[in-house]
Amino acid sequence: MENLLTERIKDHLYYIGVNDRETQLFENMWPLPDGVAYNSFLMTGEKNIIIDLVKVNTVSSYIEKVQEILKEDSLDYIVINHVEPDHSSGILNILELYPDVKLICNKKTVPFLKTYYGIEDNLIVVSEGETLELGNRKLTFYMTPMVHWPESMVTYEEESKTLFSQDIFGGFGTLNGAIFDDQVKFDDNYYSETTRYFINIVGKYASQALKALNKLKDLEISTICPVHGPIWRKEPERIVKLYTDLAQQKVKDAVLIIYGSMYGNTERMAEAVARGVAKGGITDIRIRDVGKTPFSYLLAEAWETKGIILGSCSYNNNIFPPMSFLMEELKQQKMKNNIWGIFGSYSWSGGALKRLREFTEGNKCEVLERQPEIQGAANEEELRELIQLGEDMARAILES
Ligand SMILES: Cc1cc2nc3c(=O)[nH]c(=O)nc-3n(C[C@H](O)[C@H](O)[C@H](O)COP(=O)(O)O)c2cc1C
Repeated sequence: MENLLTERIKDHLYYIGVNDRETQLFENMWPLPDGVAYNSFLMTGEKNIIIDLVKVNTVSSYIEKVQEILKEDSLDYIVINHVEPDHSSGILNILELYPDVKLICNKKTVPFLKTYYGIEDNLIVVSEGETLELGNRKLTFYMTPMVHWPESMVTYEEESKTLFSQDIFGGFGTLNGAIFDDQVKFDDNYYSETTRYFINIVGKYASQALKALNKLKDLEISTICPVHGPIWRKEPERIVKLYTDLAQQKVKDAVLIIYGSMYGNTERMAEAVARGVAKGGITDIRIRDVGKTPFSYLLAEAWETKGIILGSCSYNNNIFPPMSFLMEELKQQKMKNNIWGIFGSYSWSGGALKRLREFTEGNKCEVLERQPEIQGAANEEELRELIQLGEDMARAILES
């Protein structure tokens, strides 16, 4: 009978993932305007094997899908590539239905299964490069530590040349009827949600991501099954290239000015800086208000932009709190390819520019020397200096 809920990927392999349009913030932080898919896969044969599970809030529709394929058959194995709860928190519901199922994982996964779910039995522990023969299927496991949890690994089925890549090659956005790369308009509907996913979730582990990508590069891959976003069967090399470019933090000759302002004076300064950038010949300039733009988007834009200028007002002898939070997050991103500019505003004791200086001194990038600090509203001479800051940035980018 035709499958109504699930999709066949290959003869022996089914897509049994689910869409989550209910969760508004991924990890309760990152906006999900287009939702997110939790992809899961079921391999049938002499043994039935699930690869990666789903988040508990979607588990009832997930179970329907598992049962559509298995009917009265047993489930023999579940491969746990990554224990983050969006791929594992449905596990107790599945164990209720299939209490004898064996869980395949690596040694770093073992304590996680115990502490999250009290699971200690029926575990098969695999190590780097190990191949398991499960009935007529052969699976090989490769460790990808810190992409983006310590226990993360990927699973490869040589016969069908399918890579189950867990979070690697994933992106935000539900799968709306179509699940394959050749069925969707990736550039229009998934590109920016995939880059934001990488930068927000994997970005701070970019060097580990590059190591993982390097390890996987010799595998012959016809299909990539990540746990979020489309399944890559037509052009898997495309998502590999996108992830490689992102992991290398390729930046464009553009400038991002992020300001923190309560009453508009610092915003006016940001406008002057932007005029200088434009005069200097840069055509891609964006100005963002740190108080209004979710930091998820600011981090994503910063990752891909060579010139970043932060400007903030002072607040209680310190910096405007949303800017302080953004700096903390930016520090964690360990970005290497940017040029930074800073400016501050104050009324009495200051505070903002000092914090901005501490931030730029702590990272390894180039920092522009001109760092205006302006009391109250910028006067004519100060506006000129802000414009010069923008021109300095344009010059530094074009000469780099
Ligand atoms: C709640 C609050 C706290 C402030 N704390 C400081 C401060 O500690 N030191 C200082 O020099 N200015 C302080 N200011 C003044 C602002 O930094 C200053 O007015 C600045 O020009 C505001 O820029 P804006 O118009 O872009 O908001 C404070 C202002 C407010 C409203």
